[in-house]
Amino acid sequence: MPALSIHNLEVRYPGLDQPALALEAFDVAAGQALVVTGPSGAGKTTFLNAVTGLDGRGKGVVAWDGVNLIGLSETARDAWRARHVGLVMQNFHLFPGLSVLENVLLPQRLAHRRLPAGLRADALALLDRVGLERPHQRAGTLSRGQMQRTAVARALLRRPGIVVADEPTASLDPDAGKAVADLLIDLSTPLGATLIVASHDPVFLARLPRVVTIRAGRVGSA
Ligand SMILES: Nc1ncnc2c1ncn2[C@@H]1O[C@H](COP(=O)(O)OP(=O)(O)OP(=O)(O)O)[C@@H](O)[C@H]1O
Repeated sequence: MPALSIHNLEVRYPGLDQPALALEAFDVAAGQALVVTGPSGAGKTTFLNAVTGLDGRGKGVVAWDGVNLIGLSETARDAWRARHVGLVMQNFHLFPGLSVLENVLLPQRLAHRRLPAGLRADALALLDRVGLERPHQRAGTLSRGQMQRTAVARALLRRPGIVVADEPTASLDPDAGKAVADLLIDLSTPLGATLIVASHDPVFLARLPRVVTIRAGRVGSA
């Protein structure tokens, strides 16, 4: 599983005097699970965007097993992310007109001309595991908790080495949020994945072994 090593990272946005993120040295061991927390505007999303290569604008080193995302083109970052990262976002990013199963398979349909053998069966098994009993239901008709379960299944289908989630339970009611948080941890752990979650959710804060607090773009341990 990939380990993360950040050195002298600075991310600036136009119009801000101070960097939105400034990290001299920050490491995540292979297979470690951590929650990133901190006040609104502190830089949590900026951090996740840097470590997933969604945003390559920073200066410095954001290296996963020696691959510095900052030095890569957007196309190369996209390809690296598709291979290594399972992403879960606050607002699900599902296609409402597609079925649950098709949403889970869509990234693989886009990445391969033919769906790799066994993937459909894997997706169905994963949907069963996350408690979605109607794989052919249109995603637009799901409850919000079910939508996020679908997104979790989509993120984990290819057994990524890195799982990153940005406020995955923030738009869910407490019961649905707890179920999603538990699922994300319970399904990532057996993969041995390096897990990074930005959240204030007490489930993540209680269950993940490392808590990192970002304040005004700087990191400390809570
Ligand atoms: N594209 C951008 N252009 C200009 N400023 C930005 C941009 N994106 C983020 N910022 C600013 O950078 C700072 C950090 O933003 P970021 O979204 O990383 O915070 P956050 O901790 O994720 O906040 P929240 O918890 O509210 O989502 C904020 O001051 C924000 O206004």
